[in-house]
Amino acid sequence: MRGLAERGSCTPAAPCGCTQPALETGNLLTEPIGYLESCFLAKNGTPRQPSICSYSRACLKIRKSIFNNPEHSLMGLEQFSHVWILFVFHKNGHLNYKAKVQPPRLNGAKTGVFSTRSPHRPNAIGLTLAKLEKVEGGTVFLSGIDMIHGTPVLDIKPYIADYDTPQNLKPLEDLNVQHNHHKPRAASQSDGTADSCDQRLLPGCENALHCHSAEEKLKCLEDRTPEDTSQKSRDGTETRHALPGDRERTVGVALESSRSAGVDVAEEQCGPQDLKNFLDKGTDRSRNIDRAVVLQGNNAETQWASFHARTADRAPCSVVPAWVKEAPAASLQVRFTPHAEMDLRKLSSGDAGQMSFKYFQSAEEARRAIEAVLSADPRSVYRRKLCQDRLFFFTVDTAHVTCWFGQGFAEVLQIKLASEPVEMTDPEESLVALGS
Ligand SMILES: C[S@@+](CC[C@H](N)C(=O)[O-])C[C@H]1O[C@@H](n2cnc3c(N)ncnc32)[C@H](O)[C@@H]1O
Repeated sequence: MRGLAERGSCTPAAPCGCTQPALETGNLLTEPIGYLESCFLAKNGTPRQPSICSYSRACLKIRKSIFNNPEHSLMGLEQFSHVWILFVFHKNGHLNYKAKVQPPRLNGAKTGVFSTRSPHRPNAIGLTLAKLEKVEGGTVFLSGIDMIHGTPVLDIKPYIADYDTPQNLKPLEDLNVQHNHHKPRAASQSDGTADSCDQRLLPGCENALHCHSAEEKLKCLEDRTPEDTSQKSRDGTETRHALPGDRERTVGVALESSRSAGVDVAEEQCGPQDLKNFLDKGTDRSRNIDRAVVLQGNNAETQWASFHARTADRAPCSVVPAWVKEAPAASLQVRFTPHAEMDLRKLSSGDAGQMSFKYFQSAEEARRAIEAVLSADPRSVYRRKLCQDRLFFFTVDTAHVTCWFGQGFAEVLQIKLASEPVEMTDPEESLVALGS
């Protein structure tokens, strides 16, 4: 059998003149399906992950050069609540990449590029899970994005919880035993019903975001109606979805609670009952700690083995190192000076009494988006450590925001109409008016 390394020499030339067919060698010539129109004009202030700001909006118009009838390619997509967006980090500035990078959450420490979501990677490809707001003709409207205006988009794929979230699968040897003994399969195993770590029961958690304490958030989760926990698709079939952000938020609630209790736990991605147990700190703290998956330090393998030994009957759905969730600083309190409040009111009423935002649907949304961006501390590690007293600027939608950071807070000083015109990367495309 010919090895991969040898393959090239005898293969016929591809139409492009290359000696090897592009697909077979992985030298894919990409053509963007469209260029994103985003409320973020520049990298500065753009959320580092989509989960940070649910009000960040964007739209993508499929180019006619890709499909004569772009709307055909989007048929059926409206039945999904979330989509994966694959895109090019076109504003990386250079194609340099390093094997080790310094993600902001590691506060200056290095880790391998493939264990991070750094934009600077061998192929500058990004992956974002966005909420699908609507589909209109050949255009998709998204929210909860972390991409800047003009980003070339390579692909859209529907988010399917059953495919895209790890299932609570038993180790292979357990499955064999089960098979040999013809044991009835537990309802929890990969058949879409609830399991000990089921993440598919949490729609409606958005409200939890606006609650102030962990207890309030839990109440929001508990108050969800049966309608909240299921979604009807257009064809009338009812599906239970794992809303991706909800999972993150759930973990966030759990972490918040455990931190405030002074317990050294990290994260586990579990369902509401686990969350309730987790928050129920007075009753059985040791059990909660036991159930958390903490991979701190370097010896993750040993820790994983020991975790697995303790929890063999309830394998976790996914595990992440603690640094991913534990920001170097707690989230910041965000405040607006009276001057900034006035600016925001002015901007939202526009010159002729018309709202001047393109993406936000109200002044309140704009305020919440600014709060979300700032509370996650968008500064680089360098700025956070060495230029603490410098003003920080970013643009979201038509708002150019000036703020400063102090100990545990960010204060918005000024909000002006952004002067920079919105330019499309693809001249064929025009800005699609956003709105409901
Ligand atoms: C850390 S990356 C994560 C992106 C994606 N969720 C992922 O995991 O691949 C997000 C950051 O990339 C930067 N960014 C967004 N769009 C970009 C683009 N088109 N070119 C270069 N950098 C971009 C912004 O600074 C944003 O905060």
